[in-house]
Amino acid sequence: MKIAVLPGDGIGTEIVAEAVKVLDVLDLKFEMESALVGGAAYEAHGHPLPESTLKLAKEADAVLFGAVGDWKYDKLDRPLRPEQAILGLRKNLGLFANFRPAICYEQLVDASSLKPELIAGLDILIIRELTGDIYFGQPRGRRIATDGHFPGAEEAFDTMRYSRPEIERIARVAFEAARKRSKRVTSVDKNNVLETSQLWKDVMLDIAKEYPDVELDHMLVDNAAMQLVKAPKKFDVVVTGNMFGDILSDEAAMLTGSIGMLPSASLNSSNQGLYEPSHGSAPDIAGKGVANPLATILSAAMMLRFSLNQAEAADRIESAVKDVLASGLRTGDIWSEGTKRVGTREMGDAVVAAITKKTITG
Ligand SMILES: NC(=O)c1ccc[n+]([C@@H]2O[C@H](COP(=O)([O-])OP(=O)(O)OC[C@H]3O[C@@H](n4cnc5c(N)ncnc54)[C@H](O)[C@@H]3O)[C@@H](O)[C@H]2O)c1
Ligand SMILES: CC(C)[C@H](C(=O)O)[C@@H](O)C(=O)O
Ligand SMILES: [Mg+2]
Repeated sequence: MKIAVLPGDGIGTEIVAEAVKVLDVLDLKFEMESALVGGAAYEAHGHPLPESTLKLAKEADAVLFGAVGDWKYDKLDRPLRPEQAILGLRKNLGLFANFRPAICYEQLVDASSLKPELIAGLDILIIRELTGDIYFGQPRGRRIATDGHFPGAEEAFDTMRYSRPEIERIARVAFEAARKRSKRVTSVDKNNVLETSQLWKDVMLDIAKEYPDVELDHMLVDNAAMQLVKAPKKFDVVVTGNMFGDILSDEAAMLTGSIGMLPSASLNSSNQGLYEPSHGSAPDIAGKGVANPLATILSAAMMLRFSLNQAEAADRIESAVKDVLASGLRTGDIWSEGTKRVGTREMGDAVVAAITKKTITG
């Protein structure tokens, strides 16, 4: 088994180092190989996703990814921007199904600004389509008016696009996931305005016929954004497109206490996967040693479960994370009165210690 380790930029390097430490202590038989990606790869090789990095990711059984990006690259041509690396990996590896579980650990109920009764026991699964939509639709671009066809001096455009097969396969992923949970799926779209969303809803209804045991409802995305903070526990599995899923998952992260708690798994049809926290490279706190590594550590647990057939090891990581939170250790983003503030490395060390202690005591 081989894991490609792509730390990337900003806090990416700090949090991935902690996840690697946790994987190392499990004493499992796999090889890890690192490569540059994002801004770091651009600096070294002139491209955010060098051929060698893509090759490593393709050949590996799983990819552990940190984050890419920095404001300093905002003026680069689009193909050279660090974020193109993660989009390129998703597209090239066919990672169409993105799982973003938003779980509020009981120890973190106080870390949220929402009322405890709204989030205590929260466990929802956002399933985001990851290789279609306005992210990849063509044509897209920017043009300067020369012939008076449009009133401004400039125009920019992106194309929101979905095909039936793309929606069918993510719908099946959502219904299958719901079968293992509460048997409820909420499909989120904007069909009152968008053609892509009307197709999305039509296809969801068609595929629902294959799953008579699962209940499907539909919600417009603006309402979903509101209901997520009003009554989040009414949701179970949420399935939505690439753009809406990006936004709703950051919102859902705040129901768990912090974006630093939201892991993710991006899978293709052969269960090869890329595992990354849902957050970005956080340039505002990069290099300070304060980032929360738990989303990345929990992503590594998802990797063990989904791509590496090591469910027991995944359980050990997740239970160690709960033990560490129960012991009162908190990075700044989840800190609350009466808990102990620690840095990125101390948090990683604490998870390692919790795993080793359990191994010793059985
Ligand atoms: N998959 C990815 O690689 C990915 C995801 C999102 C954003 N980005 C990129 O990251 C850069 C910064 O974007 P942004 O600031 O909008 O989003 P961000 O997620 O990096 O940060 C948003 C806020 O959350 C905080 N935060 C994020 N992760 C944290 C953690 N683990 N612990 C504590 N606090 C944390 C940050 O300090 C910041 O205040 C941009 O270049 C963006 O494109 C990359
Ligand atoms: C960095 C960016 C391309 C990415 C996305 O929009 O998918 C990020 O926000 C995410 O949520 O993984
Ligand atoms: Mg995002």
